[in-house]
Amino acid sequence: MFKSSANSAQSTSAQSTPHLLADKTPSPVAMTSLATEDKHGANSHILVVTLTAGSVCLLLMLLFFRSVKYKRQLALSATTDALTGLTNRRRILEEFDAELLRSKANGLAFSVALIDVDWFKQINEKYGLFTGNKVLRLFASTSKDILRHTDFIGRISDEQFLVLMPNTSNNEAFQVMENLRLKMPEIAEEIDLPNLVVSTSIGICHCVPNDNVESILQLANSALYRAKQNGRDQSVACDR
Ligand SMILES: Nc1nc2c(ncn2[C@@H]2O[C@H](COP(=O)(O)OP(=O)(O)OP(=O)(O)O)[C@@H](O)[C@H]2O)c(=O)[nH]1
Repeated sequence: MFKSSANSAQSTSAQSTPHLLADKTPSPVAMTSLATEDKHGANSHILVVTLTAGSVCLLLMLLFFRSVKYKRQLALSATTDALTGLTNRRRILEEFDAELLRSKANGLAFSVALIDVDWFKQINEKYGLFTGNKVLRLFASTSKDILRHTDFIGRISDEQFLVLMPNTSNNEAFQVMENLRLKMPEIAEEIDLPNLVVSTSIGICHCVPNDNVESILQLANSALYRAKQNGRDQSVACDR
């Protein structure tokens, strides 16, 4: 009775779990199904590991590119004037030194110009700092349009700019600066405020063999001073 009931229980169990044989040994079908489950498990494990590794790689790449971008931005901000986007004072003076050496070594002409926006304090006072800043930004973009790709321009102080013109004689430099100066009314037209006048005074100096950065800047500054004294809105070449 007991045996029969045990047998019947066994057979019931075997029936209810058809993949088990009567002696609880997994049937070939069950083994295949278990193997398939194992395979699926292994596959999903591989998938998880692959996805995680992929995400980590992606994250590392992202961090790497962000740090490269950040370093570039940092390097750029160390050499660039934030308002105008032009080269800043430190960088243009370094460039001046290098260009002067190069010109001397190659026996080439080299001219520089100091440009000052006229009555800039009054522009700020009458039209506001925002307009003053706009004048400086438009001056920067206009000068980039006019200057040749071999020239350099940088903002050296408030509303004063230094232009380096390698391989350029005094007369050529004068002509380039006049072209730039004559563009100033277009800046005022673009801003379009009543009675706004934008003009520049410019001092130009060409280099001779014994010159150094300080001596050229001093001569260019004296020429600029004369341009201011003579009534502004003009270019003056240095005396030499
Ligand atoms: N909008 C603006 N103004 C500035 C900036 N930096 C300096 N300034 C102002 O520029 C003005 C320069 O004035 P000044 O040196 O007297 O020169 P100026 O009025 O052009 O006179 P002249 O050169 O003799 O024609 C000052 O009022 C500064 O406050 C700037 O980044 N933006």
